Amino acid sequence: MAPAENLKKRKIAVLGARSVGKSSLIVQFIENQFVESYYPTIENTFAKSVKYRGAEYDCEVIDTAGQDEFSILNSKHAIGIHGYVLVYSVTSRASLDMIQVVYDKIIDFCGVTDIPCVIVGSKVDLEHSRQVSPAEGEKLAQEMKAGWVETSAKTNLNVAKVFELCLAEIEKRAPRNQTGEPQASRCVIM
Ligand SMILES: Nc1nc2c(ncn2[C@@H]2O[C@H](COP(=O)(O)OP(=O)(O)OP(=O)(O)O)[C@@H](O)[C@H]2O)c(=O)[nH]1
Repeated sequence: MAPAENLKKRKIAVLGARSVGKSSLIVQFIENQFVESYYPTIENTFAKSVKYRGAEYDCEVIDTAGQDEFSILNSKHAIGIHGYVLVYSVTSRASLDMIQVVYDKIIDFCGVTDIPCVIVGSKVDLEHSRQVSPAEGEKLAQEMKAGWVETSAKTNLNVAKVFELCLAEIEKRAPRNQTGEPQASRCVIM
């Protein structure tokens, strides 16, 4: 049995196509600021304590490099991860398509049928450049049995909600996660 304090540690990986606003979403959540300039991410880890349903969760948020159809899923982004935030930009249809690609790679890697996951449509402040309707984003999330929300890191719209929804998706599957260990990191001896 894992020590009680480990039960509230949650590792969340944020994935999606390049430049969709993954880092901006995380930096707004952790540091309450928005940076207009673009610096491609290699990898970054952030920590924040989040209160959800009266309990304090120690969240480790992993910011990843943008993915494309050819990138190989880094095992660090599958093993030991409790929940996923998959980000597309509402201004890019191609980035929505990338969600399915990344999702399938995680499912394949972990050998599971579904994962605790939130699909995020970012950059809603750029309404004039919208290419993906809310209904399309929500439909994809339903197919994946995932949470869904549209955000703006620029105006701080729904940013905290992303991580609350992710904790909700993780806790929904609580029987699997009661030991504090996500499914893909367990070893079963037959
Ligand atoms: N208008 C607007 N711009 C945004 C928003 N979020 C991010 N951006 C801009 O989009 C660009 C890319 O943002 P990043 O957060 O670096 O994107 P990323 O997904 O982390 O990029 P990679 O590290 O390459 O994968 C930056 O110029 C941001 O300022 C948003 O909510 N609204």
